[in-house]
Amino acid sequence: MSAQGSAEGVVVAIDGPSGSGKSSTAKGVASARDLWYLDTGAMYRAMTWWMQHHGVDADDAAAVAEAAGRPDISMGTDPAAPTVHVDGRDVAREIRTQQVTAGVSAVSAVPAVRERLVAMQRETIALARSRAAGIVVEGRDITTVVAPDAQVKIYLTASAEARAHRRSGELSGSDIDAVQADLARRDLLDSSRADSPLTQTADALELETTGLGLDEVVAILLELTDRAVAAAGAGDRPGAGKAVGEKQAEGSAAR
Ligand SMILES: Nc1ncnc2c1ncn2[C@@H]1O[C@H](COP(=O)(O)OP(=O)(O)OP(=O)(O)O)[C@@H](O)[C@H]1O
Ligand SMILES: Nc1ccn([C@H]2C[C@H](O)[C@@H](COP(=O)(O)O)O2)c(=O)n1
Repeated sequence: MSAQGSAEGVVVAIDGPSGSGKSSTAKGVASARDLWYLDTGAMYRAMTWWMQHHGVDADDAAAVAEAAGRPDISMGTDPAAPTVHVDGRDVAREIRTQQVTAGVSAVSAVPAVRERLVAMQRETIALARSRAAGIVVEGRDITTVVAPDAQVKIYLTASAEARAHRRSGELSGSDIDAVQADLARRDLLDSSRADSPLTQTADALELETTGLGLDEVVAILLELTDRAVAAAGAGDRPGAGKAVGEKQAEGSAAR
């Protein structure tokens, strides 16, 4: 069944550990159904990049908390070309460096950081819905904290070995054991922090993807999304009937 053009206001929330396929799957679903896409991990990375760029020690929680309100972070939500800007600078590549990856779990554990970014994420979801658009949001606390009322809630997993293999395929010359150790380190930090840890709620569907290709995972989520859209019916979504988002939206989201 195709819901192309009729998925106004649907929210698809995806959580899971590092390398489980959240970003690739979310982009595939959003592109196929003309939905917005929000990579919340990129927002925590952008915050971390700013801290490091301004000499704030990522492990100094008090200093990070004090500076958390300063970076101007702007996310592009087009799944075909998602963008990340900090203070007007395109940081899409810089936020993927090993230095940022090493610091991001510490920065994202600071409550002031989460408070600010969760508020931005909710604003982006509200903006999408006010423009009669649906949105796919992925991260660690989307099903639990950011959008617990999402119509589709997925917890994506894959074995540690599969995730390390997938990741090392992206990093030329990488040592698979080192990649797996880094994923395990981040998973532990992200699932053991006090504030909004990575957890699976009872109402999120666990999708174990170790033996599945990306196309198969996207197909499963498309079916779930289409079912949720059909179940919601046509007339009861906030913002239905308004214009779908222009290329550049106000606030944190650029489409
Ligand atoms: N089902 C799949 N089968 C094979 N490879 C996959 C699958 N899903 C994703 N991949 C690949 O695994 C790698 C990691 O995927 P992706 O970046 O989407 O994961 P992620 O959960 O968003 O990771 P992170 O949380 O670290 O950002 C990518 O190279 C992607 O193409
Ligand atoms: N909703 C989120 C999303 C991400 N984080 C933190 C934890 C991750 O290690 C880091 C980077 O995310 P990735 O780019 O690997 O998806 O950001 C979080 O705390 N909450």
